[in-house]
Amino acid sequence: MSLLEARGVGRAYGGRWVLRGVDLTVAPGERLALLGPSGCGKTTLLNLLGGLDRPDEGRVALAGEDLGAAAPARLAQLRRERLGTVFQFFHLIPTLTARENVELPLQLLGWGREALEARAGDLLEAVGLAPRAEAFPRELSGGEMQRVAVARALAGRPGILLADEPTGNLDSTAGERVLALLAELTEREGAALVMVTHSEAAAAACHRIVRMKDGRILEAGR
Ligand SMILES: Nc1ncnc2c1ncn2[C@@H]1O[C@H](COP(=O)(O)OP(=O)(O)OP(=O)(O)O)[C@@H](O)[C@H]1O
Repeated sequence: MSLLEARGVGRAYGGRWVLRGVDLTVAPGERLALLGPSGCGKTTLLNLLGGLDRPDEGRVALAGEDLGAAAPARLAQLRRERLGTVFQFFHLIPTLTARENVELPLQLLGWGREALEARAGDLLEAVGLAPRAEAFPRELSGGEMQRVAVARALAGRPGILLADEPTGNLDSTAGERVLALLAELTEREGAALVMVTHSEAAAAACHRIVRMKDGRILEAGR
């Protein structure tokens, strides 16, 4: 069974199709880059894949379950258990420390205190931020905030990580470090990665590049 699958997916805004006839399958552990000009529908597709939005035609299935048909509570549960997300602007919770940001999804999943602390500690170590665990987001650089976001996204052992321009707001050195971590940690954790990007360097860190134009997939090369 594929991990995540889009079949004939379309989305329209105000009567205009911004995505049409999209077929895409993500295999376990696969790293996939979504590339294409501004406005071609990459974020729209990523939001559909992540169940943040529902398609107007076609279907998106996560671990075999139709996201468009899932009730809101079931959808929230599926997202919590199976998906991690990384955004361009980090979206950390400003009133929580780095450690607490990483622990939060585990609390929502009902992990016990000891397991949760061990897991968060391990991930902060893996992203090189163990010494900054008690810092608040405002005390961290953009690259550091994004590394916290990567640790948080992987905390609950999701099968798949969805990342929307994760290096788009970082300088090239910080961006390269985040990319390397995304590749290394998804590999270590056995998670797949779907990454929207404008960067060919980011795409090169992936197994597969999917190029989009005008709401359609042009090619899905290896
Ligand atoms: N909520 C919305 N309401 C109306 N139109 C929208 C909405 N979201 C996206 N669009 C339109 O859909 C099209 C695709 O947008 P999308 O953000 O998916 O593109 P993108 O490829 O991610 O672009 P970028 O690389 O600039 O982030 C664009 O024409 C955009 O203006």
